Amino acid sequence: MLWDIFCKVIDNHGDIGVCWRLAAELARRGERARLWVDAPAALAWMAPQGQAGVEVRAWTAGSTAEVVPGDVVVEAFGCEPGEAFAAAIARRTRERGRQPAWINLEYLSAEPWVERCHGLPSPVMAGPAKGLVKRFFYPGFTPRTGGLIRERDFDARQAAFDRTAWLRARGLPDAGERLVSLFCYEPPALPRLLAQLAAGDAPTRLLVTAGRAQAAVQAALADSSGPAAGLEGRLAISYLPLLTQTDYDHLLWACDLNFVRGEDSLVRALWAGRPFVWQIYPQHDDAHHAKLRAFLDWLRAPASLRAFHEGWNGIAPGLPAAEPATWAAVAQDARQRLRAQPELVEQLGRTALESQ
Ligand SMILES: Cc1cn([C@H]2C[C@H](O)[C@@H](COP(=O)(O)OP(=O)(O)O[C@H]3O[C@@H](C)[C@H](O)[C@@H](O)[C@H]3O)O2)c(=O)[nH]c1=O
Repeated sequence: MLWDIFCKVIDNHGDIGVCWRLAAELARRGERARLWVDAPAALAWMAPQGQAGVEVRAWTAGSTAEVVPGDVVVEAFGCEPGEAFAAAIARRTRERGRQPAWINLEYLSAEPWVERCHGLPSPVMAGPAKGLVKRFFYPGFTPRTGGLIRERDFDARQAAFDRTAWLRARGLPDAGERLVSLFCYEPPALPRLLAQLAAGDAPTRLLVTAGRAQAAVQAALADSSGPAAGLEGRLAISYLPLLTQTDYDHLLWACDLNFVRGEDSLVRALWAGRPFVWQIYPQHDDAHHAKLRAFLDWLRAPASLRAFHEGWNGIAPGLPAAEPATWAAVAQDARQRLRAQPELVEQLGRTALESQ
């Protein structure tokens, strides 16, 4: 089938990250995908290798004119493909006597309403495609949701991963230090985390991802009145370049504790099966508090992990001690439960076939 996937980059890297991952995996499974994206720049570092079967198209005003829609249209995170493309969908429907599958791929949440909304039809009420039907597709953590993307070659890749060789190739020391990866926004508790790592008895190296995480760490270290003042030099820190998506997985597999954020890196941390801490994407109305609680409930997070998340996400003051040894079993249990459920690409494919 030919898939048209529409992606509007709001901010950060999650929108394009999820859409690329989906398009690339569809193509590896024999599908063809056109990825329409308004700001494709991040793909240059995220996926420089490209993927046979995926055509990246700049999504600008007028760029979809004259295009015949494919068999499946995916609007990621509610971005609408626009009037011209909607008219083309309606035209194709008239010509072929059935509409293409039209799917709204939503954001990830563990909240209970997701199970109720997953798969619901959404009739188009106005515009050139009036009368056609879209379908809501919700990723999620339970069997009654759309699941999470996991590539078919994931296990083979993880089994073949050579940590020592990877660290060496990246120019990172492999000196028996505890490795902690950091991908975050600007968590208020970051200076406390740095102080905690510096005070711990196990030698620890912090592997800081490029961009906002790096800027936040440098700001915390430079703040002469904060808890991380004077720690420069006492903390082993490596600042990483922007990694490809594939290499970001390697980072998660190499570390003993992973700090992740947003949506896609959380999923990757879950598949990695290592202890992790999540900084949820903050929303103005604090809607993310309930979202975080729902996730921690699903995760069966013990009190120490809940308290740490509350501190890390600025919901409670302070930051309790990290307990990765306690959290390892939680991460492994979560991965096992998820692996017993159908993953997202398979389910999306089924929904696409059923909705045409
Ligand atoms: C640090 C790093 C990340 N990545 C990838 C992994 C992911 O695909 C992507 C990061 O996406 P996320 O983990 O989702 O975090 P994010 O904060 O960048 O994206 C967020 O964007 C907001 C607009 C959404 O509302 C959020 O839900 C979330 O998706 O970047 C690399 O490829 N290389 C890197 O070096």
